[in-house]
Amino acid sequence: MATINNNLSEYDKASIPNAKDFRFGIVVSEWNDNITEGLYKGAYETLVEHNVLPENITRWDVPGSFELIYGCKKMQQKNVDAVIAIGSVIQGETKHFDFVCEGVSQGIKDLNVLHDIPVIFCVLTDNTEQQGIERSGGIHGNKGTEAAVAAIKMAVLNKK
Ligand SMILES: Nc1c(NC[C@H](O)[C@H](O)[C@H](O)CO)[nH]c(=O)[nH]c1=O
Ligand SMILES: CC(=O)[C@@H](O)COP(=O)(O)O
Repeated sequence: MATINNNLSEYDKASIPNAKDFRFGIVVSEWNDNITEGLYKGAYETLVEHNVLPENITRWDVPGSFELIYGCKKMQQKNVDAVIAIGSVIQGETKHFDFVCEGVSQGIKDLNVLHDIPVIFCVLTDNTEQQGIERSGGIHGNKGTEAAVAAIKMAVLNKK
């Protein structure tokens, strides 16, 4: 279902496990920070809403979405139960968008395969800045909220 028909911030809060004992790493790209900061806010607030202690949330910043791969790989080595990769890639004039998006998605997939700490893909890949604004706390909700919920669920699964 497309985001326009499925608000990213709407979910059954009662269905989410208590996350007070979990530790999370969040790696944030500095490109398009008007969007990535909104995604981070949504993710951070959602983790705290589900009882994650602020001191158990570690944030690192990287220059761009392509560097999320290396940053998340290093974060996986820290004492965390899940990692959230936050980025915003916006189509420009060239094919660079295609290579950044493909590289980041494949790289984060590889991290989930190669290491035993889940990495959540919270990277917007938008045609326009407005689409990113609408999905980082705008009319379509916040993909950061969605990512935090996924991170909690995957941290629980990793304990089974
Ligand atoms: N155009 C965008 C970029 N480009 C930069 C790359 O992510 C990378 O930092 C650079 O190629 C050096 O390795 N990054 C974004 O996150 N969003 C963009 O729209
Ligand atoms: C995703 C990008 O790297 C892109 O925004 C850069 O813009 P351009 O393709 O016009 O160089």
